[in-house]
Amino acid sequence: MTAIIDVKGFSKYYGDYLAVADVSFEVEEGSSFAFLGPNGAGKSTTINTLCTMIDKTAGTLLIDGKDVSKQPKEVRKAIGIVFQEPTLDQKMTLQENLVSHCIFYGVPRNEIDERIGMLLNLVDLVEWRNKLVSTLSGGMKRRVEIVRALVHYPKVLFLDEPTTGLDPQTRNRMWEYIMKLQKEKNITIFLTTHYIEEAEVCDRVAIMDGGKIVVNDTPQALKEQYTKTRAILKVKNERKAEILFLQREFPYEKKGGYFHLEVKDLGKFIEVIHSLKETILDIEIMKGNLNDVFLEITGKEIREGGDAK
Ligand SMILES: Nc1ncnc2c1ncn2[C@@H]1O[C@H](COP(=O)(O)OP(=O)(O)OP(=O)(O)O)[C@@H](O)[C@H]1O
Repeated sequence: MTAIIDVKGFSKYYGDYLAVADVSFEVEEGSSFAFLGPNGAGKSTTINTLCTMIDKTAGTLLIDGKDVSKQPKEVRKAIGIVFQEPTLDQKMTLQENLVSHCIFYGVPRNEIDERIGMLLNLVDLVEWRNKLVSTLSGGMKRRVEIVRALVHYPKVLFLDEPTTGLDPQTRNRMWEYIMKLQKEKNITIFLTTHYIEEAEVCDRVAIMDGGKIVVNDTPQALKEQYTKTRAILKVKNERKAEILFLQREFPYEKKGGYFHLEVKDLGKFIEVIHSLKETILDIEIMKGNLNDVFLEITGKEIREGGDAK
């Protein structure tokens, strides 16, 4: 793998307080990486250091082979950032906002218009090009922020809770745009989010807690390792089901007319279901999700639209 982000032995003290403790990780070029953690875990400290906004205490942080402490200008050219707080100038048009960003980043003048047009087209905003930013909806402004973060053709896009505060429909569309841009431009996505479904679709998920990265793996591997599959079922003949569960060693609980059980061995569970097929009234099998992984690891829940508490 080619590591576009390469962090080794990164630590950060604020005075005497160790906020990030000897953290190492890599992010593969062209992949999407979700960075999760409860409040105070050290996520912002890590992202702000990678984005050259604060300096490390120890370690080496490289983006596209460039050292964030020693080559901050080169690193800034290699990254795009979309933060939660909107930073577009409301009194300027989309075009004016984007052109001033291009000039700041040294995009060749003869390429500016074409790049802006192409990216606005990807996020369905071409016809808004010469409108004032203040006339756009919240979701549209966030799309313009993504265009702005990409118009200097960065290799890594940092998205810090990019969809917080947007309605579910707009969130889904935003995410479609981000994925499309990622594929077309082979951009690496580094995402923080409180929406578990956004982390689920990333190639890898790292969970930080207490200044350390506790796990870093694919969502599938994390779910396999840290969650349980559960089933609930309702049957006509409860006695028959109880006998079968005891015989086949399925510990169960009965709540509100439903049997609740853990499915450790799927093959064995399917056999049980098969034996009960005449009597089953209702059944649901639930796999653990990343929220369960997060809860298992940190003892806290990622709350939708809010901070993990
Ligand atoms: N400038 C600062 N001075 C002193 N302590 C700080 C400073 N910035 C952060 N901290 C502390 O460092 C720890 C890590 O903070 P950080 O903001 O990186 O966490 P986080 O995971 O981003 O949390 P959140 O989700 O709340 O933003 C916290 O205990 C925080 O109080």
